[in-house]
Order: sequence, then C-alpha cells, then structure tokens
Amino acid sequence: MTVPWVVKYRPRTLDEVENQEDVKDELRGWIESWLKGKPTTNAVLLYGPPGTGKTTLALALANSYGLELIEMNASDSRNLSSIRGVAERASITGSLFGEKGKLIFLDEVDGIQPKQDYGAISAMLEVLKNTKFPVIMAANDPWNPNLRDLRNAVKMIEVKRLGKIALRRLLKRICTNEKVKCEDKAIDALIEASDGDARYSINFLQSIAEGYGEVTEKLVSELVKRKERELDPFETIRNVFWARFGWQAKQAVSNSQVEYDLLMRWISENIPVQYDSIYDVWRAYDALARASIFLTRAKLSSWDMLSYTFDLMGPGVAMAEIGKKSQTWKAKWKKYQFPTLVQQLYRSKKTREIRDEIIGKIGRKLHSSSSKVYNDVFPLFVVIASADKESIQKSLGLTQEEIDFMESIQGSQVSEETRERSAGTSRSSSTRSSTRSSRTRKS
Ligand SMILES: Nc1ncnc2c1ncn2[C@@H]1O[C@H](COP(=O)(O)OP(=O)(O)OP(=O)(O)O)[C@@H](O)[C@H]1O
Repeated sequence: MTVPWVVKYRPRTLDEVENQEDVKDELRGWIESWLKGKPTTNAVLLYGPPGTGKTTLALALANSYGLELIEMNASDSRNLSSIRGVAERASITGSLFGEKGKLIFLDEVDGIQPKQDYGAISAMLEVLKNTKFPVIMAANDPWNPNLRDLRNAVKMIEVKRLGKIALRRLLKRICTNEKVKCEDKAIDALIEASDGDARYSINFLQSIAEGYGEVTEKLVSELVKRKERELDPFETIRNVFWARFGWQAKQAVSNSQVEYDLLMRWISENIPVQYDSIYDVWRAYDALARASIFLTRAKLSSWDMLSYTFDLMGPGVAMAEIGKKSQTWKAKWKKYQFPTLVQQLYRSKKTREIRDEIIGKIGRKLHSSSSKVYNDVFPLFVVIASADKESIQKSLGLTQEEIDFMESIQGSQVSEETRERSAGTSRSSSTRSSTRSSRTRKS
C-alpha cells in the first residue's frame, strides 16, 4: 500500500515546517520557558483552518525538543475520566521510560459537545491547572462560547492559511522527490483551489499523480473541485459588512462555520460597531429582527424558510448602509467584538445555577413556583438569612456552596442580578426575538 504523501512528507521538526514563522517562535519561547522550569503558561491553543499544520506543529515541537508526545483526540474520548487519564498516563509513563520530558497534545477540542460530553471541559481545565507537563491543544473554531473558560486558561496562537510561495515550495519538493512530471501551471491551479490548506493540495497532487502518471494544468482544472471555504466568525461578519453586493453577503452567511443563532448574536453585537449612521443601524437591526423571525419559522415548520433568514441577515444587514450606493464608498476597518450577551450569560451561569438551586429548595418548602419565589420570596430570604442564618440554612438544607452564596449577596447584589436579568431581555430587538425564539423552541 502506498503511504499517503501527507504522512510521508509531514515535517518532523519545527525547521521543516513551512511558513508559520511567528507560530514557531511563540512555541519555541513557550516550551523553553517550561524547560527552564518557569512556564509562561501551562497550555497553548493552536487555532486555525484545517490542513494548515496545527497537528504537524505539535509533533514537530515534540521532536525538535526530544519530548514524548502524549496524544489524544479530545472529541473522540469525550469524558472526564479519559481526559484525566491522559494527564495520569503522562505521569505514570515517566517512571517506565525514564526521564524523557513530555508534551500533552489534545486535538480537536472544539469537537467537544458540552451537553453530551458532560464534564469534559471542566476535566480539561483541571488538567490545565494541575499539569506537570506542557499541554498543547488544537481547534479549528475556538470561538464557541462553551470554550470561553478554556480560552481564558491558555495562550491562544493563530495558525494562518499557508501562503502561495510556501505551498508551491512544498508541492514542488514532493514532485521532485516522487519523480513526478508536474506542470508549473498545474501547481498554481492546485494552490488556487486549496485556499491555503496543505493537506487538500497534497492529497490532490498524489491522487492525480498516481492516477495519471503526471500532473498537468488540464487534469487539475478537470478534476479538482474548488474547496468550499468555511468562514470563521470574524471573517463572516467582515464579509457581510464589507459586501458591496447582496450575493457577497449571502455567500458569507451561507459559508460561515458559525451556527445561525450564534451568528445573529455576532452580527447584532457588531452592527453599531460597523455603522456610524443611526439610520443604517436601525435598518440593519430591522433586517436582523426579521431574519430571526424566519429562523424560528424555519425551525418550527419548514426549513425552506432558512433561505429568507440568510437573505435578511446577510444582504439585509449589508445593504442597510445607504453610503454603499455611492461610487466613492469604501469599507471601513473596525475591531469586531465577541458577543457580550453570550459572555455575560456564560459568566453568570454558575451564580444563576446556585441561585436557582436555592430557589428550588425554598419553592419545595412553600409549595410555590420558582418564578413566584424568585420575585416575591427570595429577596426577603436574603435579608432574613443574614439575620437568622443558622435556622434558615438548617430548615432548607443548604449546601456549603449555597450558604456561601447567600452570605455573599446582599440587597444591592440581588438587584444587580435582577438588572443583569433584565439586561438579557432588553437588548436589541433582534436579540429579543432570537431569545424569544429559542424559548419557543424549548417549549
Ligand atoms: N506548514 C506546513 N509545512 C509543511 N507541511 C504542512 C504544513 N502544514 C500542513 N502540512 C501538511 O499537511 C498535512 C496536514 O496537516 P495537519 O494535520 O498538521 O493540519 P491541521 O491544521 O492539524 O488540520 P486539522 O485542523 O484538520 O486537524 C501534514 O501531514 C503535512 O503533510
């Protein structure tokens, strides 16, 4: 069986890795800080499009520094014990194979589904906190709100698409080694189609070379399908806001790797960042609110409606800027923001969980609904609990965490929570309708 060229020509050391000079420098600095016993950070997260060398960089880093790579695909073995097991295995094998240093590699961390893979993210955070070895992780899309704690616990390093010069060098080297006749224009066409993905271009090179004995421009243009490119959230919203024509904005939202509901939040957050005129902002939110209505309809009744959602959240938002009609219009560069609503809700998730647990306990004693307890009883309990702590704690059977929570909140903080709650429902019309739609779906 022939060895796949992506494996045969995978760089073994950092020096052999094409491009990615900044990434290599960052990795060298980080691993050397570990070797000196003063790690700058326990873990790094390499993120970027597929086939750009994240896995290769982890392997090359281990080889270049003589480290043993303890590898695991985070989205395969999705549970707490197997993730913990990696760290444990790393320390156990130390005694079996001597003093060789180790590098723990967790691939595809964005494949973890917090609901199904319960506890996986907290297990990873635990590993990151207590690890005795450097941890390197890889992901294509690290912007999922569920990965927020993980992002905060690591150093994020972006791995960009490979440049044309580097890809050309790589493909030509393979052709020379394999003694395959390869037209220069064929290589250019392969590079064009692969959009910076080395794996894609090498695999196609091999399949044409093995199937036809040579690689010509004609064969490439006949056989290679242009790679469907998925856009990350920042690229998606930039392409929407910078679109001059409706079809460009529609393409951006259709090819986005971000899930529809979340993409609406990204757009919603960044409309006032991009547009200066209040009228443009108003028109854009109007389009987004309508997109949200169609998305709910699509999910509840017919997926055909999804096309209208794309029309409204892509072209609808993009064409809200009246200035685009002018010949002299130029796209304005803006620093886009991560959706704050998602951040806020995530940050207050734990607090809300504890509060709801206490409310549930009070509700069971009083035979009242959670909303009644939340609105009418809970604020009083906070006040009473500070006066008659022990008996209330005893009668409700509060845990230590809940006792700490009750002690930590005073009247002012309760109202702050209430404000936060109402902030979650009084944002833009679009967000309001998308929150409403998700509630409708749940029910
Ligand atoms: N910078 C590079 N220099 C040389 N070869 C590369 C480079 N990047 C990728 N390759 C080639 O492409 C193949 C695939 O790369 P790799 O598996 O590292 O990509 P990845 O970014 O981890 O992809 P994914 O996100 O899909 O896991 C490698 O086996 C190697 O042959």
